[in-house]
Amino acid sequence: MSEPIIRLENVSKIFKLGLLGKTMIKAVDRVNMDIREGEILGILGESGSGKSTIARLILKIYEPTSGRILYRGRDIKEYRGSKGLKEYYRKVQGVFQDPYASFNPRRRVLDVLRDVMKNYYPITSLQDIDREIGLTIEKVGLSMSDVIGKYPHEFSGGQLQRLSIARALLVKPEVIIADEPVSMVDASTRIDILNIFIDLKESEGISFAIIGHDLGLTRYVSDRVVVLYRGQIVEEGSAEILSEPLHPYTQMLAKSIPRIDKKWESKLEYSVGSIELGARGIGCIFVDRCPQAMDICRRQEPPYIDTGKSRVKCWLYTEKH
Ligand SMILES: Nc1ncnc2c1ncn2[C@@H]1O[C@H](COP(=O)(O)OP(=O)(O)OP(=O)(O)O)[C@@H](O)[C@H]1O
Repeated sequence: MSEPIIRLENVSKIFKLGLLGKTMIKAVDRVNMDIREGEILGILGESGSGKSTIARLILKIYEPTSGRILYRGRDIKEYRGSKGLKEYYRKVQGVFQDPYASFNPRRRVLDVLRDVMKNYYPITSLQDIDREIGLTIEKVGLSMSDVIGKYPHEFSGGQLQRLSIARALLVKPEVIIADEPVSMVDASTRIDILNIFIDLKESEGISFAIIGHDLGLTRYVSDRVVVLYRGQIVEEGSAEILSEPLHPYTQMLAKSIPRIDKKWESKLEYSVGSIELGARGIGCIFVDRCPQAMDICRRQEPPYIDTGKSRVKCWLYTEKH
């Protein structure tokens, strides 16, 4: 098994809300997770399950409330100050959901890409910068002539998302964290963009964490997956576990598998999935909605069970119940 590039060790993130900060939301709850060399890890969950918070923690936009995030064994909180952050972002880059929000609307896209190059490779000539940008743009299926002189609004969402992938690639990262990278692009181009990630993994050896709420697309693009429910990983394993899920929650997701051309509307009934601390009992996080709930599920938090195929947080798979 290859070594992880990124490791989350028991990571939690609590947000304090309200005037006095008395309401606490546990957005991420004791997550252990690896992003391994040369893999695409899919992070699957519905709205509010903590996916974006995990992306932001890895990208150092937030700091964990507890636990550690390691990059090749080094705690990422050691990457501090502008120099430390730059060193980290050389290795770990992000791609976000809305490409229009991640480009300055008043700047030509080529100038934004040139700035990235000037920032990371300050002694490179403009000619070499443009050559590198041209090559990188080709990796995402566009060409320099598509880009010259154009502002963000002159591109389709899919084209601009390709260019935000190109921007991330310019620094030659080892890992890209992509937070719902296809949910705002036209349905017909989603697979094309996911194929770019697969190609980059194969040709450049880049590792990816791709966050999504769509089981079909996540299964398509991922080597391994983690399934999140209310901030906790409930099941993880190779992407095949999504075809034969073990956890009752993943089974529910699999039954409501969406059409590839349609944004998935959850049929599950709970409202946005954060939990106010104290509002939850001591048992399984899914117990109130689980069709197979047993007594023990209300009394005791389930352990993670390694079934050989997957790691699943559910009493159904223990001898004990
Ligand atoms: N900055 C914040 N301040 C307070 N609460 C937050 C903050 N960011 C996220 N949360 C809360 O944490 C929980 C997890 O949110 P998060 O955005 O990580 O979920 P998600 O799975 O990415 O959902 P979505 O797909 O809707 O973005 C939610 O209840 C959300 O309201």
